[in-house]
Amino acid sequence: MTRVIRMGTRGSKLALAQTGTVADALRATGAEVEIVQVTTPGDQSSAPIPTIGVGVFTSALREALLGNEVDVIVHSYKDLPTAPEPGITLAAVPPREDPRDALVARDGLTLGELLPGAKVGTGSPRRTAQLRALGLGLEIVPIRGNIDTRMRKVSDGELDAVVLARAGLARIGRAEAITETLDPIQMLPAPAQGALAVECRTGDVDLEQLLRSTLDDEGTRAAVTAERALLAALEAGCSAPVGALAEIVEDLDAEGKVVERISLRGTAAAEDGNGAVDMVRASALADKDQAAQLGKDLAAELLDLGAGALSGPAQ
Ligand SMILES: NCc1[nH]cc(CCC(=O)O)c1CC(=O)O
Repeated sequence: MTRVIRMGTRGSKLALAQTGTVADALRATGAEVEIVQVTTPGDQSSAPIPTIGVGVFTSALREALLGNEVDVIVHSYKDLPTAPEPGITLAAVPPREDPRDALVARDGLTLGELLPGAKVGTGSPRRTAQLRALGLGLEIVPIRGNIDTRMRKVSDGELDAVVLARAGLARIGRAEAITETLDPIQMLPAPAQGALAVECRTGDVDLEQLLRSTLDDEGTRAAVTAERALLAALEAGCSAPVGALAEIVEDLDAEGKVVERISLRGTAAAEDGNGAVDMVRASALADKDQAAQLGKDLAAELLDLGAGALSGPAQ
């Protein structure tokens, strides 16, 4: 008897696209896959994310998984709380999309071409803090809603620009609207941005094995492990102003042999002494099997630089 794999997903365009990619990869192995839509409180509320909590998009999906209504769920990895969920296993982390943030501005404008007072929409405290730190005099306007809703505020003329994840735009086929991809030196993405997390029930071993062998990418897993370890050590949720980007890079070992290592950059909000919010930044390099320790160490360095004081979800 062949088993039908039930995949639970939210109904948003992004969620359907992400689940669809994983479904296609599974079908290519000969598996039979069925898509089941699950509605989450996050889809029904238009309140700012920091007030409704980081797990708002993920907990209903996880309940459906634990309740045996579905067998596999796919999350935007950056939306997952850092604490592991009992009974649920992270079966696979597929190859990551471009993790960078992107500007979608009117008239093809780039960040540097926006004038002081220009209205830039974002609901993310991380993007807000980093935009402010650039000192461009931009007016940051809090917004929410799905990707299309946010982009419409630019085409309607209500905003001059919005900042969104490049990966989300690419997944729903709107990457052509991007007017500038932001350099991580100016704008570090959210930890795990652009990556997916594929979960199944703990103990569903055959399925876990199929998901891992079909989808998992070792380099992405190492990078995301470092970024999330940094986030966890700063005890901040996804809405807190913390940015991190890990990359697998080539380096030379003591004998001059080329080895792969992991490079991590991080940023977090700190108080500048006058009560204003500032961003502190740090970077470090480690062996690829030291990803979690690298994240912890870099978090400690950011804390030494004054990070943390303001990095609660209420920011
Ligand atoms: N918090 C919303 C969210 N969760 C995942 C993505 C995009 C895809 C990704 O970052 O992996 C987005 C939209 C955005 O930040 O622009």
